[in-house]
Amino acid sequence: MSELPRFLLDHLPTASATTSRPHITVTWAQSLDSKIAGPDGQRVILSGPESMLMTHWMRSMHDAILIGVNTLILDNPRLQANLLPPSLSLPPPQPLILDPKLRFPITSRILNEWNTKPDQRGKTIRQPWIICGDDVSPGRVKEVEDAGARVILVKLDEKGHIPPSSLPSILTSLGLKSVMIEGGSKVLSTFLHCPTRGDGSRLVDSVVVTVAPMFIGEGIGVVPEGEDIGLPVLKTVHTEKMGKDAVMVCEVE
Ligand SMILES: NC(=O)C1=CN([C@@H]2O[C@H](COP(=O)(O)OP(=O)(O)OC[C@H]3O[C@@H](n4cnc5c(N)ncnc54)[C@H](OP(=O)(O)O)[C@@H]3O)[C@@H](O)[C@H]2O)C=CC1
Ligand SMILES: Nc1nc(O)c(N)c(N[C@@H]2O[C@H](COP(=O)(O)O)[C@@H](O)[C@H]2O)n1
Repeated sequence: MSELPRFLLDHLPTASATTSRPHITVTWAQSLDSKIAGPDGQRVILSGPESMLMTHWMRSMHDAILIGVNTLILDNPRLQANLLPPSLSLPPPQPLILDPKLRFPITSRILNEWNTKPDQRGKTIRQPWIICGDDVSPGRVKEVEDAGARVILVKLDEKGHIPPSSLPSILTSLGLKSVMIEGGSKVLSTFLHCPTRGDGSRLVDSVVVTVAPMFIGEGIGVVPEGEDIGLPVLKTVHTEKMGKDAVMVCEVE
């Protein structure tokens, strides 16, 4: 798959997104028993080579990739589109971390790569941007900024979360036209549960799910236990077999 899969182009309208109305895609890979990770959040490779490559094409189609701080801590991901042919010189997506208390580990791989590969900046990697609460101490903010990350302060909601409905305006203020929300479970749940934006239009534009033909058993669900009530109705707009996996592209009804 040396080219962007056609079905993503047809069904993920990220190219028509604007900074005033950024496109929001929510995506994850799950097992047949609806798990996204193993016991205690152990990372599981669910996607086969074909669907993993598709995920990297999707990363390159969005201005930013967003994860929750637990995923950063547990998986220590790269969040690059490094499976794509380097000859394409596609601009790397902007990593965004939702981290209300600024628990961001300054030893994380994304920051280490940013600091140790200055020649790759803007080519294959971008500076990690951490979105945290405006009540975090200035000392802690300085510590993280001195380590090389950018810290963005926002007002938290009553649950102490970055409010999902404010993500579009945060993206607009950062000049980002699209975001791919990759997880984990808590982040997927709050974004799937928050149906609309400030202007009344739907919050989530596209949902892309990779289903791997395996069972995990004990592990982390797509949404945390007890949060599977009140989830939106989805409409499948495309299904694709990718190697051993099935990929569903959906819209929120
Ligand atoms: N298979 C897949 O596709 C993927 C799997 N994963 C797996 O997910 C697991 C981690 O999931 P999980 O533990 O649920 O953690 P998350 O990665 O969802 O991070 C949750 C944390 O993010 C912070 N946060 C900020 N704003 C919000 C918000 N609006 N809604 C929810 N959280 C917010 C909170 O931090 P605080 O507690 O500091 O307030 C919260 O505890 C890992 O095991 C990882 O392997 C992750 C991504 C993809
Ligand atoms: N698409 C997909 N398939 C899987 O099997 C996965 N485990 C994940 N996990 C997500 O990818 C992140 C790791 O990214 P890097 O390979 O380090 O770039 C991980 O943190 C999850 O967000 N995704």
